[in-house]
Amino acid sequence: MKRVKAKKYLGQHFLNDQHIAMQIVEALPIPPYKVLEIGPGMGVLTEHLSQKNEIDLSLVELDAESVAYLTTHYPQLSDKIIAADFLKMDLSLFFEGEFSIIGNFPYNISSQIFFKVLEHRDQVKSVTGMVQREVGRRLTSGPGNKEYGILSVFMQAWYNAEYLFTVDEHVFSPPPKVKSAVIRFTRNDVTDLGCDPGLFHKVVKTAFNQRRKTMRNSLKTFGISDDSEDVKALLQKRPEQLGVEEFVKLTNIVGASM
Ligand SMILES: C[S@@+](CC[C@H](N)C(=O)[O-])C[C@H]1O[C@@H](n2cnc3c(N)ncnc32)[C@H](O)[C@@H]1O
Repeated sequence: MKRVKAKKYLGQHFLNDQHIAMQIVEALPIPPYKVLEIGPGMGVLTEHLSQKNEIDLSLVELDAESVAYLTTHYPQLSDKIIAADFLKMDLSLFFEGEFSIIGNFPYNISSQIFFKVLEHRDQVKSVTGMVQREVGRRLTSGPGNKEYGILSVFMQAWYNAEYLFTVDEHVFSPPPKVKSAVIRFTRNDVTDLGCDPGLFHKVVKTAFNQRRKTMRNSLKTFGISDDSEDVKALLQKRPEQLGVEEFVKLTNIVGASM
């Protein structure tokens, strides 16, 4: 069967390097044994995943041509190939209990994939895969880093983040314009952040939407009444200087002032 013709609008850049594919699959933390691969394309990761007998593998692929290719090459997986848009999939319908995600993700929707993971964090135990290098840095960097932002705080509130390695453009066909990164998130033990999660989201978003401002200025609209030394010190900082715990503290301060 012919190779799939790469479609730009689907973020298709096919990995040609078997060694890198194997490294990504080996980075997958198991258990859990249920694994969902997002965007298998022509199956460069699927090939290695399907050799792991302990894994119950499902694939979700939006491109009909790739689905046809996979069905021909992996007939044993044909009832595990979901021809769908991952972003629109009802995960609780497909998977009972916990599972892990793996993939060389379509770069045009990688942030949306991680926002969906956060929504389903009770089910998603880990995420291993490739994203644009800048996104990889952003998602895994900590406070004090210029790449640190909203999604870094949200992901790191619930997952341990690791930047595993950088991947060059030339191992893809067609090559993307930028380098890529393999990252891994493993859910931590936190079940309760220690503050209202909705308000936490609001505080983090408000802060990073005005990232040059101190917290005192960006959180003005919330009318913080606490003036203790502790709180003053927190409010003098800029969002990129604050870790998850400090955002939790701020959220509780905001909550108490409302
Ligand atoms: C960067 S390519 C990776 C392909 C293959 N895994 C590889 O490494 O060569 C991204 C893949 O995601 C698929 N894709 C794009 N948007 C998708 C979506 N919303 N849901 C599921 N798959 C999607 C593309 O068709 C493509 O096969």
